[in-house]
Amino acid sequence: MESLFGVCSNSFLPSIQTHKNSVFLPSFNSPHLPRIKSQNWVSLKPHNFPPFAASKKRELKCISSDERLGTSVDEDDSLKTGVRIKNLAVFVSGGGSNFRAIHEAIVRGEVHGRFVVLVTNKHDCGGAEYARKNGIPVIIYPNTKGEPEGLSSNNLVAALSTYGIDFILLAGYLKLIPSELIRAYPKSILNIHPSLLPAFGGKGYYGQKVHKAVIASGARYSGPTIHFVDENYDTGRILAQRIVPVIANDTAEELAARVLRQEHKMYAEVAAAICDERVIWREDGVPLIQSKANPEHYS
Ligand SMILES: Nc1nc2c(c(=O)[nH]1)N[C@@H](CN(C=O)c1ccc(C(=O)N[C@@H](CCC(=O)O)C(=O)O)cc1)CN2
Ligand SMILES: NCC(=O)N[C@@H]1O[C@H](COP(=O)([O-])[O-])[C@@H](O)[C@H]1O
Repeated sequence: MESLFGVCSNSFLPSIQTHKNSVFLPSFNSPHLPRIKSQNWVSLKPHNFPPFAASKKRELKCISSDERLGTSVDEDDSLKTGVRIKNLAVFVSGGGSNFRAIHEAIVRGEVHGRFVVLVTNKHDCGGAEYARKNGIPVIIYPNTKGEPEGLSSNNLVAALSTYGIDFILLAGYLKLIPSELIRAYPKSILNIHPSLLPAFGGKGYYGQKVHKAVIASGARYSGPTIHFVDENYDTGRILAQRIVPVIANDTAEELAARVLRQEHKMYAEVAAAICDERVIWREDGVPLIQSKANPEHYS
């Protein structure tokens, strides 16, 4: 049977003739295809339709990779589990490796979300370039001499309100998130920090500076922390941490690389949990993650 493959994604792909009669189509520019705003690969198969040669107008059934993986996404983006695919915003300042790791987990079908917008204070950073290549809109914040196109805090909140965002993920973003945005997205903004908070956090602690301080302290362990964002740097409720050993003669670069590998894994798992609505708040205000494998377990 002839089969068509396309990407229902924020990425805009040109039509590509692949092997016999298989064609990649831009999912939402083609007149024949329903618009599905998913970031999953889609297998578009002729669904009991006449052979292509016999019909000019071809209607196709759009089957997401989730369906191939045993879950299905229907028109309103709800999974078989009844949980809606979540709209994610990401904030970056540099290479965006955490952003890429989560995006790759989305494409693999492990995270039931989609990135709808990226915000950065550096219009030409690696994270912004990756977003543009994947058809994800880029917003500059804040407005500075170096970034005259940047938005003010109020205009940022207004701009983001048009994307139907469920969660905001900070991933190597180095500017203070304004209180206007925190009020607009309560318990919905997460940040990843490369040390075991509250140790080695706060103003002045970012990037390699964190790992240099850890090594200078003689600490035997470090590791990433994911926390909810409040008005101050790194003081929000901690959601997840991982332990990473500090080796006797570690350089800051070696420790940074070891921690970063765990960041990528942990942030993808936390993103999956928030999109699956598996984060709950204990009565004393502590957020917990419900295990996907064993729903009776929380961590
Ligand atoms: N309201 C909040 N905003 C941000 C938080 C937060 O917890 N609450 N987290 C940071 C990320 N971060 C640590 O995880 C962090 C980033 C930057 C700094 C810092 O000292 N920045 C310098 C400026 C650096 C630069 O412009 O290159 C500074 O403010 O002087 C500390 C911690 C993201 N935003
Ligand atoms: N205090 C904030 C901070 O230091 N964040 C750190 O910046 C790096 C960004 O990497 P990435 O841009 O490749 O994701 C990551 O290690 C992240 O934990």
